[in-house]
Amino acid sequence: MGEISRRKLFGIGAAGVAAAGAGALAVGATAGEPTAELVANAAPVSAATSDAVPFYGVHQAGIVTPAQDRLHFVAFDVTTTKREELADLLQEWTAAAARMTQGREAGAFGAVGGAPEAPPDDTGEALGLPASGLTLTIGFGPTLFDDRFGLAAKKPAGLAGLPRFPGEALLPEISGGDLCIQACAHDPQVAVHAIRNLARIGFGRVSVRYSQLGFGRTSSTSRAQATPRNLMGFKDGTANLKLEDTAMLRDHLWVADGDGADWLTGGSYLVTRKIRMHIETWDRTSLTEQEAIFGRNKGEGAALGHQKEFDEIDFTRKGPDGMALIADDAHVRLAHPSNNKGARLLRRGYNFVDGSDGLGRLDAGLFFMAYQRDPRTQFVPVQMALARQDSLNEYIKHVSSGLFAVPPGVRDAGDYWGRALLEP
Ligand SMILES: C=CC1=C(C)c2cc3[nH]c(cc4nc(cc5[nH]c(cc1n2)c(C)c5CCC(=O)O)C(CCC(=O)O)=C4C)c(C)c3C=C
Ligand SMILES: [Fe+2]
Repeated sequence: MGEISRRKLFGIGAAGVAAAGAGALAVGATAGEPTAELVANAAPVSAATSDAVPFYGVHQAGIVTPAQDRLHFVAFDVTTTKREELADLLQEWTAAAARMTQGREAGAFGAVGGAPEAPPDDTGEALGLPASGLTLTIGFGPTLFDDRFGLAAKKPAGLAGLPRFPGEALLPEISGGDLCIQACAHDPQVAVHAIRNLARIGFGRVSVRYSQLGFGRTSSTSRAQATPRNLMGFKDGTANLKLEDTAMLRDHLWVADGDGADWLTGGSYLVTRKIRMHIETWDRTSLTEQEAIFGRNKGEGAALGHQKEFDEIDFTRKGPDGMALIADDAHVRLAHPSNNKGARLLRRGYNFVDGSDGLGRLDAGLFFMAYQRDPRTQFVPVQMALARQDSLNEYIKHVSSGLFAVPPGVRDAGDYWGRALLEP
C-alpha cells in the first residue's frame, strides 16, 4: 500500500503514518506500538476491510470467512526430520498467527521493541496497518505423512492423491508441499507480512517451496458479497457453497466424525490449481462464443436462456433451432452438481498476474482453490469431467496442483494448529 492510501486509511498525516504501529486499531499493544493518542486520532476505517477476524474457533478462519480481496499462498517443504521440531514450529506459528490476525506484531517485542543487537521478532512492514481481515489457514500435504515423522498411520484417505487429468501440464517445482498456509486479507501488504514472518519463524525447519500472490477474489463465500469477475471478464462464484448454507456446509465442506482420520473432524480438504489463461486468444474470441463456453451471459451472469444471475439453471431449455441453450460442453453444465452425483465445492480462488512471459503474453490466470469434505468424490469427478470435455480447455492450462488436509480450528491459546495430529 502506498503512502497516500495509507494516510487515507488512517486519516492521519505523514508523520503519524511513520509512527503508527501494527496494533494501531487492534487488541493489546506491544513494545514499539503507537500511543493511545495516535489510535484515537485515527479516522474511522471501513469496518468491512479493517476489522480483525477471530482466530480461535471450531473451524479455521479463511474457509467460509467472506472472501477477502487479496491472497498470499505459500507451500513449504519441511526440512527438519524431528517430529518434536515440527510440533514446536506449529506451536510457534499458531502463536504468531493468533497475534497477526488481530493486527498485532508477530512476536511480543515487535519490529522495534526488542534488543538492538538481535534481529527483530517482527519484520515491520505492517506497522501502522490494521488487521485488514487477515486470516491464516494451514493445510497438511500428503508428503507430511511419509516415514519422516511417524504420521503414516494418521494419513487421511482423502489425501491419497489426485489422478492425472487429461491436458494438465504440471510443474513439480510449483506443485505439492508438506504444508501450506493461505493468507487472505484486504491489504496485500498485510497478507505478505504474515507469510514472510511465518517463513522467518520457520527458518531451519521449513523452506518455502513456492508461493503465489492473488488479487480480486474470484468467488463469493457469503450471500452478502457481490459476485466478482475473473480475468476472462465473467462473474465467478455465483453457484458456490456459501457460509449461510449451514446444512450444505455440513454435507459438503466439513469432515465429519466417522469420515476417517479423527484428528481431521471439523476440518476440510483444500485443492489448489494454478490455471494459466491464454488471455490474448480469449480477447480475440467473440462474445457469443465466450458466453457459450461458460453457459452464462457476460453482463448479468445469468445462465443462457435465463434472466437473472441466481435463477436456478434449467439445462433442458432449447433455442429456436431445437438445440440446448447451454451446450453439452459448456463449463457450468459439466461442473454442475447434477452432472457430478451432487458434488459441490466451496471455491475460494484469486486472479493472478505474474508479469509477462517474455513472449509478449501476460502470465495470468486463476489460482483456483476449493475446499470440500472429500476430494475423491468432489474435486476429482468435477475436474475429470471438465478436463475431458470443457470447451474452456482451449483457453486454459493447469500448471500447478496441491492437495492438503486442513485441520479443524484452534480452540484457545492452549491449543495449536495440528495438535490432534501430532499428539497421541
Ligand atoms: C474442478 C473444478 C473447477 C475448476 C478447475 C474450474 C475452473 C474455472 N472456472 C472458471 C470460471 C467459472 N466457473 C463457473 C462455475 C463453476 N466452476 C466450477 C468448478 C471449477 N471451475 C463449479 C463447481 C462451478 C459451478 C457450477 C454450477 O453449479 O453452476 C462459472 C460460472 C459462475 C459461477 O457459478 O461461479 C465461471 C465464470 C474459470 C475461468 C476456470 C479456470 C480458469
Ligand atoms: Fe469454474
